[in-house]
Amino acid sequence: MLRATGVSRSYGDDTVFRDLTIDVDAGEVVAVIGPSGVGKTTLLRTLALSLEPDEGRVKLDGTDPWTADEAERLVLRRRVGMVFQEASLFAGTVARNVEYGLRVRRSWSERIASLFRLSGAADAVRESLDVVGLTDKTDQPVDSLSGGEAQRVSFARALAYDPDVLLLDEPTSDLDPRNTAVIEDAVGEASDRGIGVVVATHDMHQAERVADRVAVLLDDGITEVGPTAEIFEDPADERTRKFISGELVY
Ligand SMILES: Nc1ncnc2c1ncn2[C@@H]1O[C@H](COP(=O)(O)OP(=O)(O)OP(=O)(O)O)[C@@H](O)[C@H]1O
Repeated sequence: MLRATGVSRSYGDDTVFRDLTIDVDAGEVVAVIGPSGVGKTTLLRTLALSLEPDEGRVKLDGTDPWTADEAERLVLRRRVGMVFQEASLFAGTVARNVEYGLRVRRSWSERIASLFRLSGAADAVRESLDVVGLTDKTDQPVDSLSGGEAQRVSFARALAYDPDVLLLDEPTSDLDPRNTAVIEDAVGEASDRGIGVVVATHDMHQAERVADRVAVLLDDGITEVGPTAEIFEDPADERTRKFISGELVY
């Protein structure tokens, strides 16, 4: 469904990755693992169709946003949701924050139509808060939430508008085991709904728990991508093996 083929990206003279290929299908969970600073966020922003690759192509259902006109690119972008490492919520209640995702992601015609079916929006807000176990906080101001709860609200906001693809950038890096488990269960729920999920994480155990396939990003590209068990138990690439066994320290 979402596919990047042969993509390269640099910042000035610094190449982040070169000739990288990755895809995610509907309902599939792909983990991107790699050390800090290797380019996981840059890759996710490329997949979010917000960062244009220097070379190569990114396509959503066969359409390249970078050769499409701006209006079409916006429509494609709306189908991809991203949850950042740090929850970026605005002052207001939990419900307002989750609902905001629904409003900004809709086209004008959908927004006008939605004025007549506000109950649909309320259902989407409730359902996505239910997925992250926060229905009891619906009317609470977000500045009264813990860091873990705030991150769960961010996830719910992205889930509420039912994207085709959900990109998660280190979604649990600062969270305790309980909040981590809630987010990991929510990843499973998103995939059950047919959403393709890409999770960037430096936590290999998390990748093992949630992913159908794992892509290993080392140095300036993906050394290996394959089914999770295969990557962890029998990697084909020597660098992957060293990284996974902890022999290769970054
Ligand atoms: N806007 C930018 N301008 C210049 N360099 C950048 C920019 N964004 C990222 N970089 C550099 O690109 C490289 C990859 O960064 P990126 O944030 O994609 O890595 P990461 O794997 O997500 O790291 P982390 O796990 O620590 O968040 C780093 O060396 C970073 O300093």
